[in-house]
Amino acid sequence: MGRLPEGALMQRAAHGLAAAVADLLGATYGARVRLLVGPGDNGGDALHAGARLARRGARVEAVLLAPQVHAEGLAALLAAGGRVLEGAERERPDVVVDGILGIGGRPGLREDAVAALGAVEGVPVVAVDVPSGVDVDTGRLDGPHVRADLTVTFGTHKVAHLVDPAAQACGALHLVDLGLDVPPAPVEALQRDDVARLIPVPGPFDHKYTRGVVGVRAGSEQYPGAAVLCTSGAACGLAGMVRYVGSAADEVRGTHPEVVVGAGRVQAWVVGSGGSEGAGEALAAAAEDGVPLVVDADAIAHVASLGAGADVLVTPHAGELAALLGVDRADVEADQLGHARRAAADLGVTVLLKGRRTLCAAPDGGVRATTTGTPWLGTAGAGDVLAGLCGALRAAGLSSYDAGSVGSWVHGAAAQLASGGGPVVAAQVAAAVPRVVRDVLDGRPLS
Ligand SMILES: NC(=O)C1=CN([C@@H]2O[C@H](COP(=O)(O)OP(=O)(O)OC[C@H]3O[C@@H](n4cnc5c(N)ncnc54)[C@H](O)[C@@H]3O)[C@@H](O)[C@H]2O)[C@@H](O)CC1
Ligand SMILES: Nc1ncnc2c1ncn2[C@@H]1O[C@H](COP(=O)(O)OP(=O)(O)O)[C@@H](O)[C@H]1O
Repeated sequence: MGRLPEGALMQRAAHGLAAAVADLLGATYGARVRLLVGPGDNGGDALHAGARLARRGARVEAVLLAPQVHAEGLAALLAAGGRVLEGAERERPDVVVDGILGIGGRPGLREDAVAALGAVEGVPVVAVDVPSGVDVDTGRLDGPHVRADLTVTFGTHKVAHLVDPAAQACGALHLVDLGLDVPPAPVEALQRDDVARLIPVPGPFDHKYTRGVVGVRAGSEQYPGAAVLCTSGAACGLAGMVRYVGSAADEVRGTHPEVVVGAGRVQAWVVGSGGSEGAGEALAAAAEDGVPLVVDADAIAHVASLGAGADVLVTPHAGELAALLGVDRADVEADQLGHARRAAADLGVTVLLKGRRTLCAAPDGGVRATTTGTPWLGTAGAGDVLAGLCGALRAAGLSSYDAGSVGSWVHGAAAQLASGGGPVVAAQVAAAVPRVVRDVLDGRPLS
């Protein structure tokens, strides 16, 4: 679509914003709406939306947090019967609209903004475009910021919507389509249709070897269970066959009779889950085959020993990535995008940084964020299942970037399905993977 005049764009944004606020309120007539208005267009969006809500009978009041605010927006609000709040107001609003800072805002908030937010603590907040004060382009939180219940954004998702810790400050996300062409995003989020397109589906003449064999070198005397769980992820049916090499052969065979025990030809190896002290050796043995590697848990510490040119997907949690980079875990958690990108670029590998919002960072700078999942997935062995699943996708022919991001999307969706809002254990997540794949391919709701 062609270019639209600035004013028309703002009206579209205000329309979407007002509709989202009205939805949240349930009934607009008589509802009390407080706008926190900063100096820019973000404040203009809030003022125009406020004018629309006032015309629908809401009592709209604006707190002006800048000497100059969007003049047209303010005029529209006043003409619609809204008012500007001077001084303290005792009556609490039903909803707060955060129009303090938009995508051009610097991280942090000024004192007057912090005080205005403090006065409405506990009231639901709808953020315009992004919660004010978050770092829009990195997902970091440096200083005071808004914690929104709902963020209404326009055109396309921004980094802060997808990357923690900022993503968590957004609350629920609502995207208003402005009908514009949008440039490629620095961080993408795979949608269900993308996953359906990327999942490897066997053709009529495929057999187990053409579909790909995934090898698993995992487990130890200490952690035989990790070998079983990693194999469960690999044995999700997305590759033609699973091989297992390691000390937990009996446990693996007992749970998965279809798994072939012993070395042999594979299209990708998964190494390290529960590998303990033997993980370095297991990685070296796997690397001899020259096939793509998925490197998890205890093998991650040895990834630098792989020669340049090895095709590697590493799957660390924040603690493992911190150890790999020689920084504190808290630093990784505070800047997940920066550390995932840095590790991918410095080591020349694809990095799947696991967390609430798992990130898949390729050495060429591409990043995908996973939007499926549930906090119930934070359970022992869930990462082992994910490593196996990514290995199956890698063996079936996906690139490391696609295998990591699709694997993580499917893993999160399987956790949601298995959880249904309640607790899950890792084996249940693995067991739900085939159902997720079926539903995604069929285009039906996850069941
Ligand atoms: N069933 C199994 O066999 C399982 C095996 N696992 C394997 O266990 C190995 C170690 O994995 P981890 O990533 O857990 O690494 P660690 O067990 O080394 O734990 C990482 C860090 O978490 C902190 N920590 C540990 N226990 C804690 C506690 N109770 N409270 C607060 N902080 C605590 C410590 O600071 C520790 O350094 C990996 O090889 C992994 O694959 C896990 O996947 C869990 C399941
Ligand atoms: N709060 C959370 N919300 C969503 N997913 C989570 C959360 N915490 C952990 N996870 C997911 O659970 C899995 C845990 O993996 P990992 O830390 O390797 O555990 P383990 O080593 O026990 O298998 C990862 O896929 C991670 O993304």
